Amino acid sequence: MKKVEVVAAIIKCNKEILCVQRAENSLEYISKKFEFPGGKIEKGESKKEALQRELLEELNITTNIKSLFLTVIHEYPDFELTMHSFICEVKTKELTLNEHIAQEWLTLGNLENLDWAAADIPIVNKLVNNG
Ligand SMILES: Nc1nc2c([nH]c(=O)n2[C@@H]2O[C@H](COP(=O)(O)OP(=O)(O)OP(=O)(O)O)[C@@H](O)[C@H]2O)c(=O)[nH]1
Repeated sequence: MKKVEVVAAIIKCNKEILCVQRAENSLEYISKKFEFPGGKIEKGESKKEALQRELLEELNITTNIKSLFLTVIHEYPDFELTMHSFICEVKTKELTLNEHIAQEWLTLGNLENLDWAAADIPIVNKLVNNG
C-alpha cells in the first residue's frame, strides 16, 4: 500500500486551537473533513522545516514550533498515513486560507464537535484528555 508521511500543526492562540477544513476531494473519507494544517515532508527537509513551509504555503503564517505532540499511523482504504503532530504557538489569529475552505478556532471542550479526518481523532482525543 502507498505510504504517505506528513507533518501537522496544532496551532494555539491563547486557549484556542486552529482547525481547518479540507476542500472537496474524490476520496470521500477525507473530503471536507477537518484537519490540522500541514502536509507531506519533501526530500531533504526536516519535519520542522516541512511544517514551516506548509504553514507559509497554506496559511501565510510563521509559527513558534514548540514540541512533538503525537505521531499517528492510520490506514486509510487507499494509503497508509504517518502523521507527526507538533504543538505550535501564534500571537495573533491573522491568516489567509490558501487551500482550505473554512477555519475554526476552538477551545479544548469544543474540539470533538467537528467532523475530523479519521487519522486526527487520536490527536483530538489526547488534546481533550491531557488539556
Ligand atoms: N496536513 C494534514 N493531512 C492530513 C491530516 N489528517 C489526514 O488524514 N491527512 C491526510 O494526509 C494526506 C497528506 O496531506 P497533504 O495535504 O499534504 O496532501 P495532498 O494530497 O492534499 O496534497 P498534495 O497532493 O498537493 O501533496 C492527505 O491525504 C490528508 O487527507 C491532517 O490533520 N493534516
